[in-house]
Amino acid sequence: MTGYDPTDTPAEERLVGSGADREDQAVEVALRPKDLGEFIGQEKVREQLDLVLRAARARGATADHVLLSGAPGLGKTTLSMIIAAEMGAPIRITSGPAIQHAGDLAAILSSLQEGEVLFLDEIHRMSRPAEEMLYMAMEDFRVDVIVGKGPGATAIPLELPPFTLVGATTRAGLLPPPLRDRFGFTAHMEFYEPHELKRVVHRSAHLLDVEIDPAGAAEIAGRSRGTPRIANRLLRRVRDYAQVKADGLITREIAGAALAVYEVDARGLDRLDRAVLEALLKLFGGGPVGLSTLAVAVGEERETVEEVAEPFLVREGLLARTPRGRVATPAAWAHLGLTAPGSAPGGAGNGNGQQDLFGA
Ligand SMILES: Nc1ncnc2c1ncn2[C@@H]1O[C@H](COP(=O)(O)OP(=O)(O)OP(=O)(O)O)[C@@H](O)[C@H]1O
Repeated sequence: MTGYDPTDTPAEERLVGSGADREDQAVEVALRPKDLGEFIGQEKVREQLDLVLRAARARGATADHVLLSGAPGLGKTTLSMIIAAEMGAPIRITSGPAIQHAGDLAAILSSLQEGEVLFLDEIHRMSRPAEEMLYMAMEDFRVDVIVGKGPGATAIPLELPPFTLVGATTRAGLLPPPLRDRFGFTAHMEFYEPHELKRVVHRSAHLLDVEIDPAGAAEIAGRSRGTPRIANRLLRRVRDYAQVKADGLITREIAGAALAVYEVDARGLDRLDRAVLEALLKLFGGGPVGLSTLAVAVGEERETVEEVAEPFLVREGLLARTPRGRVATPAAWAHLGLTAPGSAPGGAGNGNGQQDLFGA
């Protein structure tokens, strides 16, 4: 079997999970780049945003609404704070799930100051009535507040000061077109290259007063799944190890040894990722195998395998989702140091005829 005990680490608390935990939130405040110059990578987005903000400043106007899309931990919140800082404006932070009624949104919008930046995280999760109120607010800086109920209800128009909405979403495709179209500038944040993450690690190490050499930073960067938040989190765990087991300096060896303790491998896969791959290779000969069968084999929920492990495995080219089921790529065999079985059709263990026992 795979040796993975799912009760050990809840999926959302994984060291390589890209959501923010409580410790992250505290440290992230200290590590956030404060202006566009400090923001590493995302060259195109930075260049375009710089133009948008400079032009608005030169006109003495409020910046256009901005939509940022991309995976968690890539810097959307950071960028929204930078937009406010560059515009010399205050920022209000809220999220789609926090705005369930149009009245919640009306209360926020009506208390904004002129030029203020409103950061709306997970904008795709707002309720429909709030979304519709937002259309008008974004376009005309006006909302209709409904007073009363039923036939006696009246709409009272309320003028708003000009503001900049910065919407963030992990799934731009989920936004209704009328909402998407009201953003003057839309940017998609890509995963970071290892050399960019290396700069993130160096910068954070400096701010946290941690000693690290270039090879140590490269080692952490290479295991960070293209995500600055993960790079910062791995850096903190490696720092702990370097303090306890060595003299505090992070070298390649120290980083490697520390991350081995936390079971984050050279490519950034953790135990769950490897358990999925191992099951796919060792139990099902590389697939195709149905998602449900694979999930049962690793003792996890279907959703956990599909939403937590697979996106990274697919992105890394280790696993493919096909109409017939999950299939391991040659890179997956190589990564686990296993040899792919010969191509003999129907041969024992090649798994090509595997059925999904529980339906895909
Ligand atoms: N380009 C960057 N340069 C340096 N550090 C960065 C960069 N992008 C993000 N970070 C760091 O990564 C951490 C996570 O960033 P942030 O909270 O902005 O991500 P996010 O995309 O808003 O994530 P989520 O959608 O999960 O809230 C922060 O500590 C920030 O300091």
